[in-house]
Amino acid sequence: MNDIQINDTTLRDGEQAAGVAFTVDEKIALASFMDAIGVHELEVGIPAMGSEEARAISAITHLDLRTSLIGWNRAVRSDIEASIACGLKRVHISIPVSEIQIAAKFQGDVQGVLRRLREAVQFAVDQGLYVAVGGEDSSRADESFLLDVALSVEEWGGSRFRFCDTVGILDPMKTSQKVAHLVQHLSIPVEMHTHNDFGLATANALAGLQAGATSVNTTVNGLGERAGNAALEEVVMALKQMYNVNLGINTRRLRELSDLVAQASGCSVPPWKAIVGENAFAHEAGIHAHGILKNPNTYEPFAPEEVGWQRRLVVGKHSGRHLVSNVLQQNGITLSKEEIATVLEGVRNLSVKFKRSLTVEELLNLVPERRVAHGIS
Ligand SMILES: CC(=O)SCCNC(=O)CCNC(=O)[C@H](O)C(C)(C)COP(=O)(O)OP(=O)(O)OC[C@H]1O[C@@H](n2cnc3c(N)ncnc32)[C@H](O)[C@@H]1OP(=O)(O)O
Ligand SMILES: O=C(O)CCC(=O)C(=O)O
Repeated sequence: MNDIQINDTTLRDGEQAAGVAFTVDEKIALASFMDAIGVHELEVGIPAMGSEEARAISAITHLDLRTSLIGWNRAVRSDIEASIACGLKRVHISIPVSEIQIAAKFQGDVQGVLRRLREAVQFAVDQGLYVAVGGEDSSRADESFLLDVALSVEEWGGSRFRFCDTVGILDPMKTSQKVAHLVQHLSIPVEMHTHNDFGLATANALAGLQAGATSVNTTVNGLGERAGNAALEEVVMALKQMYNVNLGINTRRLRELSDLVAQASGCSVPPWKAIVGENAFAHEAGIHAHGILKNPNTYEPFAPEEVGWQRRLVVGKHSGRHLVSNVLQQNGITLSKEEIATVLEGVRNLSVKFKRSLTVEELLNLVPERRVAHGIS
Protein backbone atom coordinates (compact mmCIF):
# COMPACT_ATOMS: atom_id res chain seq x y z
CA MET A 1 0.00 0.00 0.00
CA ASN A 2 1.79 3.07 -1.24
CA ASP A 3 0.89 6.62 -2.21
CA ILE A 4 -2.46 6.53 -0.48
CA GLN A 5 -4.44 9.75 -0.54
CA ILE A 6 -6.94 10.75 2.11
CA ASN A 7 -9.89 12.63 0.63
CA ASP A 8 -11.76 13.75 3.71
CA THR A 9 -15.47 14.37 3.28
CA THR A 10 -16.38 15.69 6.73
CA LEU A 11 -17.48 18.89 5.04
CA ARG A 12 -19.77 17.02 2.62
CA ASP A 13 -20.89 13.54 3.76
CA GLY A 14 -20.06 14.40 7.40
CA GLU A 15 -22.37 17.38 7.23
CA GLN A 16 -25.09 15.22 5.67
CA ALA A 17 -25.54 13.55 9.09
CA ALA A 18 -29.10 14.28 10.15
CA GLY A 19 -29.26 17.51 12.12
CA VAL A 20 -25.75 18.74 11.30
CA ALA A 21 -25.24 22.16 9.72
CA PHE A 22 -21.87 23.90 9.75
CA THR A 23 -21.65 27.68 9.55
CA VAL A 24 -19.40 29.31 6.97
CA ASP A 25 -16.86 30.07 9.70
CA GLU A 26 -16.93 26.48 10.96
CA LYS A 27 -16.37 25.11 7.45
CA ILE A 28 -13.43 27.48 7.00
CA ALA A 29 -11.97 26.55 10.40
CA LEU A 30 -12.29 22.81 9.75
CA ALA A 31 -10.80 23.04 6.26
CA SER A 32 -7.90 25.14 7.57
CA PHE A 33 -7.24 22.71 10.43
CA MET A 34 -7.26 19.65 8.17
CA ASP A 35 -4.97 21.46 5.74
CA ALA A 36 -2.61 22.37 8.58
CA ILE A 37 -2.26 18.75 9.71
CA GLY A 38 -1.62 17.55 6.17
CA VAL A 39 -4.86 15.94 4.93
CA HIS A 40 -4.29 15.56 1.19
CA GLU A 41 -7.70 16.41 -0.24
CA LEU A 42 -10.98 17.81 1.07
CA GLU A 43 -14.44 17.25 -0.39
CA VAL A 44 -15.66 20.64 0.71
CA GLY A 45 -19.35 20.43 0.01
CA ILE A 46 -22.06 20.70 -2.63
CA PRO A 47 -21.95 23.96 -4.60
CA ALA A 48 -25.35 23.26 -6.21
CA MET A 49 -26.94 23.86 -2.80
CA GLY A 50 -26.26 27.57 -3.34
CA SER A 51 -26.40 30.35 -0.73
CA GLU A 52 -24.45 29.61 2.50
CA GLU A 53 -22.91 26.40 1.15
CA ALA A 54 -21.58 28.08 -1.98
CA ARG A 55 -20.34 31.01 0.12
CA ALA A 56 -18.43 28.65 2.43
CA ILE A 57 -16.90 26.75 -0.48
CA SER A 58 -15.86 29.97 -2.26
CA ALA A 59 -14.29 31.21 0.96
CA ILE A 60 -12.34 27.95 1.32
CA THR A 61 -11.10 28.13 -2.28
CA HIS A 62 -9.75 31.61 -1.50
CA LEU A 63 -7.73 30.43 1.51
CA ASP A 64 -4.85 29.27 -0.67
CA LEU A 65 -4.57 25.95 1.15
CA ARG A 66 -2.03 23.29 0.21
CA THR A 67 -4.64 20.55 0.22
CA SER A 68 -6.63 19.79 -2.96
CA LEU A 69 -10.26 20.91 -2.88
CA ILE A 70 -13.03 19.01 -4.63
CA GLY A 71 -16.76 19.73 -4.85
CA TRP A 72 -19.55 17.14 -4.99
CA ASN A 73 -21.92 17.26 -7.97
CA ARG A 74 -24.74 15.30 -9.52
CA ALA A 75 -24.35 14.43 -13.19
CA VAL A 76 -25.97 17.76 -13.95
CA ARG A 77 -24.32 20.58 -15.92
CA SER A 78 -25.65 23.33 -13.63
CA ASP A 79 -24.11 21.55 -10.60
CA ILE A 80 -20.71 21.64 -12.30
CA GLU A 81 -21.18 25.28 -13.25
CA ALA A 82 -21.91 26.00 -9.58
CA SER A 83 -18.63 24.27 -8.65
CA ILE A 84 -16.73 26.36 -11.18
CA ALA A 85 -18.40 29.53 -9.83
CA CYS A 86 -17.03 28.65 -6.38
CA GLY A 87 -13.52 28.57 -7.78
CA LEU A 88 -13.10 24.79 -7.62
CA LYS A 89 -10.68 23.15 -10.03
CA ARG A 90 -11.68 19.61 -9.10
CA VAL A 91 -15.17 18.16 -9.36
CA HIS A 92 -16.59 14.89 -8.14
CA ILE A 93 -19.57 13.75 -10.23
CA SER A 94 -21.87 11.16 -8.74
CA ILE A 95 -24.06 8.71 -10.61
CA PRO A 96 -26.23 5.88 -9.26
CA VAL A 97 -25.07 2.50 -10.59
CA SER A 98 -27.30 -0.08 -8.91
CA GLU A 99 -30.58 -1.30 -10.35
CA ILE A 100 -32.49 -0.22 -7.26
CA GLN A 101 -31.15 3.35 -7.44
CA ILE A 102 -31.56 3.72 -11.19
CA ALA A 103 -35.13 2.40 -10.97
CA ALA A 104 -36.08 4.76 -8.15
CA LYS A 105 -34.42 7.89 -9.48
CA PHE A 106 -34.39 7.47 -13.26
CA GLN A 107 -37.27 5.09 -13.91
CA GLY A 108 -34.83 2.34 -14.83
CA ASP A 109 -33.50 4.30 -17.82
CA VAL A 110 -29.95 2.93 -17.82
CA GLN A 111 -29.02 4.44 -21.18
CA GLY A 112 -30.33 7.83 -20.01
CA VAL A 113 -28.17 7.59 -16.89
CA LEU A 114 -25.08 6.81 -18.95
CA ARG A 115 -25.87 9.67 -21.34
CA ARG A 116 -26.19 12.11 -18.41
CA LEU A 117 -22.90 10.91 -17.00
CA ARG A 118 -21.06 11.17 -20.31
CA GLU A 119 -22.36 14.71 -20.90
CA ALA A 120 -21.44 15.80 -17.38
CA VAL A 121 -17.96 14.28 -17.48
CA GLN A 122 -17.20 15.61 -20.93
CA PHE A 123 -18.45 19.08 -20.00
CA ALA A 124 -16.27 19.13 -16.87
CA VAL A 125 -13.23 17.79 -18.74
CA ASP A 126 -13.74 20.42 -21.45
CA GLN A 127 -13.69 23.09 -18.72
CA GLY A 128 -10.19 21.90 -17.81
CA LEU A 129 -11.30 20.45 -14.48
CA TYR A 130 -9.92 17.40 -12.68
CA VAL A 131 -12.87 15.03 -12.82
CA ALA A 132 -13.57 12.21 -10.38
CA VAL A 133 -16.68 10.05 -10.64
CA GLY A 134 -18.54 8.24 -7.90
CA GLY A 135 -20.55 5.11 -8.54
CA GLU A 136 -23.30 5.58 -5.98
CA ASP A 137 -24.33 2.20 -4.54
CA SER A 138 -21.42 0.43 -6.29
CA SER A 139 -21.61 -2.39 -3.75
CA ARG A 140 -25.10 -3.42 -4.91
CA ALA A 141 -24.44 -2.82 -8.61
CA ASP A 142 -24.05 -5.57 -11.15
CA GLU A 143 -20.28 -6.06 -11.27
CA SER A 144 -19.89 -6.05 -15.04
CA PHE A 145 -22.13 -2.98 -15.37
CA LEU A 146 -20.07 -1.22 -12.69
CA LEU A 147 -16.86 -2.01 -14.53
CA ASP A 148 -18.36 -0.79 -17.84
CA VAL A 149 -19.30 2.52 -16.18
CA ALA A 150 -15.85 2.93 -14.67
CA LEU A 151 -14.12 2.08 -17.97
CA SER A 152 -16.34 4.61 -19.76
CA VAL A 153 -15.40 7.25 -17.19
CA GLU A 154 -11.75 6.53 -17.92
CA GLU A 155 -12.37 6.78 -21.67
CA TRP A 156 -14.21 10.12 -21.29
CA GLY A 157 -11.27 11.66 -19.45
CA GLY A 158 -12.21 11.05 -15.82
CA SER A 159 -9.25 10.85 -13.46
CA ARG A 160 -10.57 8.70 -10.59
CA PHE A 161 -13.43 6.32 -9.87
CA ARG A 162 -15.06 6.09 -6.44
CA PHE A 163 -16.36 2.74 -5.25
CA CYS A 164 -19.24 3.53 -2.89
CA ASP A 165 -20.63 1.10 -0.34
CA THR A 166 -23.52 3.52 0.01
CA VAL A 167 -25.61 1.53 2.45
CA GLY A 168 -22.69 -0.15 4.20
CA ILE A 169 -23.62 -3.74 3.33
CA LEU A 170 -20.23 -5.17 2.52
CA ASP A 171 -17.73 -7.04 4.66
CA PRO A 172 -13.97 -6.78 4.12
CA MET A 173 -13.79 -10.00 2.08
CA LYS A 174 -16.48 -8.96 -0.38
CA THR A 175 -15.07 -5.44 -0.54
CA SER A 176 -11.68 -6.83 -1.41
CA GLN A 177 -13.06 -8.99 -4.25
CA LYS A 178 -15.13 -6.21 -5.79
CA VAL A 179 -12.45 -3.55 -5.56
CA ALA A 180 -9.70 -5.86 -6.85
CA HIS A 181 -11.88 -6.58 -9.92
CA LEU A 182 -12.15 -2.84 -10.67
CA VAL A 183 -8.49 -2.12 -9.98
CA GLN A 184 -7.36 -4.94 -12.30
CA HIS A 185 -9.18 -3.44 -15.26
CA LEU A 186 -8.79 0.30 -14.70
CA SER A 187 -5.82 2.57 -15.30
CA ILE A 188 -7.27 5.41 -13.22
CA PRO A 189 -7.09 5.27 -9.41
CA VAL A 190 -9.96 3.84 -7.39
CA GLU A 191 -11.27 5.62 -4.29
CA MET A 192 -13.06 3.97 -1.38
CA HIS A 193 -16.23 5.41 0.16
CA THR A 194 -17.62 3.17 2.88
CA HIS A 195 -20.53 3.53 5.28
CA ASN A 196 -20.79 2.19 8.78
CA ASP A 197 -24.27 0.65 8.90
CA PHE A 198 -22.82 -2.63 10.23
CA GLY A 199 -19.84 -1.02 11.95
CA LEU A 200 -17.48 -2.08 9.14
CA ALA A 201 -16.72 1.22 7.41
CA THR A 202 -13.08 1.43 8.47
CA ALA A 203 -12.45 -2.29 7.96
CA ASN A 204 -13.97 -2.12 4.47
CA ALA A 205 -12.02 1.01 3.57
CA LEU A 206 -8.80 -0.74 4.57
CA ALA A 207 -9.80 -3.88 2.65
CA GLY A 208 -10.34 -1.72 -0.43
CA LEU A 209 -6.92 -0.13 -0.02
CA GLN A 210 -5.33 -3.55 0.35
CA ALA A 211 -7.09 -4.60 -2.84
CA GLY A 212 -5.45 -1.75 -4.73
CA ALA A 213 -7.57 1.38 -4.20
CA THR A 214 -5.28 4.35 -3.62
CA SER A 215 -7.66 6.99 -2.30
CA VAL A 216 -10.03 6.87 0.62
CA ASN A 217 -12.94 9.02 1.70
CA THR A 218 -13.02 9.59 5.46
CA THR A 219 -14.81 11.80 7.95
CA VAL A 220 -13.60 13.04 11.33
CA ASN A 221 -15.20 11.01 14.15
CA GLY A 222 -16.88 8.92 11.44
CA LEU A 223 -19.57 11.59 11.16
CA GLY A 224 -21.93 11.13 8.21
CA GLU A 225 -25.14 9.76 6.77
CA ARG A 226 -26.96 7.36 9.16
CA ALA A 227 -24.25 5.38 11.02
CA GLY A 228 -21.53 7.47 9.40
CA ASN A 229 -18.40 6.87 7.35
CA ALA A 230 -14.92 5.46 7.79
CA ALA A 231 -13.34 7.67 10.45
CA LEU A 232 -10.31 9.73 9.43
CA GLU A 233 -8.51 9.04 12.70
CA GLU A 234 -9.14 5.28 12.45
CA VAL A 235 -8.00 4.95 8.85
CA VAL A 236 -4.91 7.12 9.37
CA MET A 237 -3.83 5.34 12.56
CA ALA A 238 -4.59 1.85 11.22
CA LEU A 239 -2.51 2.58 8.13
CA LYS A 240 0.30 3.93 10.27
CA GLN A 241 0.29 1.26 12.97
CA MET A 242 -0.86 -1.87 11.17
CA TYR A 243 0.59 -1.36 7.70
CA ASN A 244 3.46 1.00 8.39
CA VAL A 245 2.05 3.51 5.89
CA ASN A 246 2.89 7.02 6.95
CA LEU A 247 0.65 9.50 5.19
CA GLY A 248 2.52 12.59 6.34
CA ILE A 249 -0.45 13.65 8.47
CA ASN A 250 0.29 15.15 11.89
CA THR A 251 -1.51 12.54 13.97
CA ARG A 252 -0.70 14.36 17.22
CA ARG A 253 -3.50 16.79 16.42
CA LEU A 254 -6.19 14.20 15.67
CA ARG A 255 -7.83 14.53 19.06
CA GLU A 256 -7.94 18.30 18.74
CA LEU A 257 -9.55 17.92 15.31
CA SER A 258 -12.05 15.48 16.78
CA ASP A 259 -13.02 18.07 19.41
CA LEU A 260 -13.46 20.75 16.77
CA VAL A 261 -15.77 18.55 14.71
CA ALA A 262 -17.71 17.40 17.78
CA GLN A 263 -18.29 21.04 18.69
CA ALA A 264 -19.20 22.25 15.21
CA SER A 265 -21.48 19.28 14.53
CA GLY A 266 -23.09 19.12 17.96
CA CYS A 267 -22.40 15.36 17.86
CA SER A 268 -20.37 14.36 20.89
CA VAL A 269 -17.91 11.49 20.65
CA PRO A 270 -18.73 8.38 22.73
CA PRO A 271 -16.05 7.67 25.37
CA TRP A 272 -15.24 4.28 23.79
CA LYS A 273 -14.72 5.73 20.30
CA ALA A 274 -11.53 4.32 18.75
CA ILE A 275 -8.50 6.64 18.76
CA VAL A 276 -10.20 9.84 19.94
CA GLY A 277 -12.71 8.75 22.60
CA GLU A 278 -12.11 9.86 26.18
CA ASN A 279 -11.55 6.25 27.27
CA ALA A 280 -9.31 5.26 24.35
CA PHE A 281 -6.30 5.39 26.68
CA ALA A 282 -7.97 5.16 30.11
CA HIS A 283 -7.41 2.16 32.37
CA GLU A 284 -9.37 1.23 35.48
CA ALA A 285 -9.50 -2.57 35.68
CA GLY A 286 -7.02 -4.06 38.12
CA ILE A 287 -5.36 -6.53 35.77
CA HIS A 288 -5.02 -3.92 33.04
CA ALA A 289 -3.68 -1.21 35.33
CA HIS A 290 -1.20 -3.68 36.85
CA GLY A 291 0.05 -4.49 33.34
CA ILE A 292 0.15 -0.85 32.22
CA LEU A 293 2.17 0.15 35.30
CA LYS A 294 4.78 -2.43 34.28
CA ASN A 295 4.68 -1.77 30.54
CA PRO A 296 2.06 0.33 28.70
CA ASN A 297 2.31 -1.94 25.64
CA THR A 298 0.43 -4.60 27.60
CA TYR A 299 -2.87 -2.84 27.00
CA GLU A 300 -2.24 -0.03 24.51
CA PRO A 301 -1.76 -0.53 20.77
CA PHE A 302 0.38 2.63 20.60
CA ALA A 303 1.30 5.59 22.82
CA PRO A 304 -1.59 8.02 23.46
CA GLU A 305 0.66 11.00 22.70
CA GLU A 306 0.73 9.89 19.06
CA VAL A 307 -2.83 11.13 18.68
CA GLY A 308 -2.71 13.97 21.20
CA TRP A 309 -4.03 12.03 24.20
CA GLN A 310 -2.52 11.27 27.59
CA ARG A 311 -2.83 7.99 29.41
CA ARG A 312 -5.28 8.02 32.34
CA LEU A 313 -5.26 5.53 35.20
CA VAL A 314 -8.51 5.81 37.09
CA VAL A 315 -9.55 4.14 40.30
CA GLY A 316 -13.00 2.56 40.15
CA LYS A 317 -15.15 -0.51 40.73
CA HIS A 318 -12.85 -2.86 38.79
CA SER A 319 -9.53 -1.59 40.14
CA GLY A 320 -7.05 -3.74 42.08
CA ARG A 321 -4.52 -3.16 44.84
CA HIS A 322 -1.57 -2.37 42.54
CA LEU A 323 -3.29 0.66 41.04
CA VAL A 324 -4.73 1.82 44.37
CA SER A 325 -1.38 1.63 46.11
CA ASN A 326 0.34 3.31 43.14
CA VAL A 327 -2.02 6.30 43.27
CA LEU A 328 -1.70 6.51 47.04
CA GLN A 329 2.07 6.38 46.84
CA GLN A 330 2.05 9.25 44.35
CA ASN A 331 0.27 11.17 47.10
CA GLY A 332 2.84 10.25 49.73
CA ILE A 333 0.86 7.44 51.35
CA THR A 334 2.03 3.86 51.75
CA LEU A 335 -0.41 1.41 53.30
CA SER A 336 -0.15 -2.19 54.44
CA LYS A 337 -1.69 -4.99 52.35
CA GLU A 338 -4.61 -5.21 54.77
CA GLU A 339 -5.23 -1.46 54.69
CA ILE A 340 -5.17 -1.44 50.87
CA ALA A 341 -7.77 -4.24 50.87
CA THR A 342 -10.03 -2.14 53.09
CA VAL A 343 -9.57 0.96 50.92
CA LEU A 344 -10.30 -1.15 47.83
CA GLU A 345 -13.55 -2.34 49.31
CA GLY A 346 -14.47 1.29 49.94
CA VAL A 347 -13.55 2.11 46.32
CA ARG A 348 -15.87 -0.59 45.00
CA ASN A 349 -18.76 0.50 47.21
CA LEU A 350 -18.40 4.18 46.39
CA SER A 351 -18.00 3.55 42.65
CA VAL A 352 -21.27 1.64 42.59
CA LYS A 353 -22.96 4.33 44.68
CA PHE A 354 -21.67 7.15 42.43
CA LYS A 355 -21.86 5.02 39.25
CA ARG A 356 -18.43 6.26 38.14
CA SER A 357 -14.75 6.10 38.93
CA LEU A 358 -13.43 8.08 41.91
CA THR A 359 -11.43 11.28 41.98
CA VAL A 360 -8.06 11.16 43.73
CA GLU A 361 -9.54 13.19 46.56
CA GLU A 362 -12.35 10.69 47.03
CA LEU A 363 -9.76 7.91 47.13
CA LEU A 364 -7.70 9.78 49.73
CA ASN A 365 -10.80 10.22 51.86
CA LEU A 366 -11.00 6.44 52.13
CA VAL A 367 -7.55 6.23 53.71
CA PRO A 368 -7.41 5.95 57.54
CA GLU A 369 -7.21 9.52 58.83
CA ARG A 370 -3.91 9.26 60.68
CA ARG A 371 -2.15 8.06 57.51
CA VAL A 372 -3.24 11.08 55.48
CA ALA A 373 -2.60 13.50 58.31
CA HIS A 374 0.97 12.36 58.87
CA GLY A 375 1.81 10.91 55.49
CA ILE A 376 3.01 7.85 57.43
CA SER A 377 4.65 5.11 55.46
C1 LIG B 1 -25.29 8.99 -1.38
C2 LIG B 1 -25.14 10.46 -1.22
O1 LIG B 1 -24.76 10.91 -0.19
S1 LIG B 1 -25.50 11.44 -2.52
C3 LIG B 1 -25.36 13.09 -1.91
C4 LIG B 1 -26.64 13.51 -1.30
N1 LIG B 1 -26.52 14.82 -0.76
C5 LIG B 1 -27.57 15.65 -0.72
O2 LIG B 1 -28.63 15.35 -1.18
C6 LIG B 1 -27.35 16.94 0.00
C7 LIG B 1 -27.54 18.17 -0.85
N2 LIG B 1 -28.68 18.09 -1.70
C8 LIG B 1 -29.43 19.17 -2.02
O3 LIG B 1 -29.23 20.28 -1.54
C9 LIG B 1 -30.50 18.95 -3.00
O4 LIG B 1 -30.90 17.59 -2.98
C10 LIG B 1 -30.04 19.34 -4.44
C11 LIG B 1 -29.70 20.83 -4.50
C12 LIG B 1 -28.80 18.55 -4.88
C13 LIG B 1 -31.15 19.02 -5.44
O5 LIG B 1 -32.31 19.55 -4.89
P1 LIG B 1 -33.75 19.48 -5.56
O6 LIG B 1 -33.69 20.01 -6.95
O7 LIG B 1 -34.66 20.14 -4.61
O8 LIG B 1 -34.10 17.93 -5.74
P2 LIG B 1 -34.31 16.78 -4.66
O9 LIG B 1 -33.22 16.77 -3.70
O10 LIG B 1 -35.69 16.84 -4.08
O11 LIG B 1 -34.25 15.49 -5.62
C14 LIG B 1 -33.06 15.08 -6.20
C15 LIG B 1 -33.05 15.25 -7.70
O12 LIG B 1 -31.72 14.97 -8.18
C16 LIG B 1 -31.76 13.86 -9.08
N3 LIG B 1 -30.53 13.13 -8.89
C17 LIG B 1 -30.17 12.38 -7.81
N4 LIG B 1 -28.92 11.92 -7.99
C18 LIG B 1 -28.50 12.38 -9.17
C19 LIG B 1 -27.30 12.26 -9.90
N5 LIG B 1 -26.28 11.56 -9.38
N6 LIG B 1 -27.18 12.86 -11.10
C20 LIG B 1 -28.21 13.55 -11.62
N7 LIG B 1 -29.37 13.74 -10.97
C21 LIG B 1 -29.53 13.15 -9.77
C22 LIG B 1 -33.02 13.11 -8.66
O13 LIG B 1 -33.42 12.24 -9.69
C23 LIG B 1 -33.96 14.28 -8.43
O14 LIG B 1 -34.27 14.83 -9.69
P3 LIG B 1 -35.74 15.32 -10.15
O15 LIG B 1 -35.97 16.56 -9.39
O16 LIG B 1 -35.62 15.52 -11.61
O17 LIG B 1 -36.66 14.21 -9.77
O1 LIG C 1 -19.90 10.16 -4.48
C1 LIG C 1 -20.83 9.44 -4.68
O2 LIG C 1 -21.09 8.98 -5.77
C2 LIG C 1 -21.78 9.11 -3.57
C3 LIG C 1 -21.05 9.16 -2.30
C4 LIG C 1 -21.87 8.82 -1.12
O3 LIG C 1 -22.02 9.67 -0.26
C5 LIG C 1 -22.39 7.48 -0.92
O4 LIG C 1 -22.42 6.67 -1.83
O5 LIG C 1 -22.81 7.18 0.23
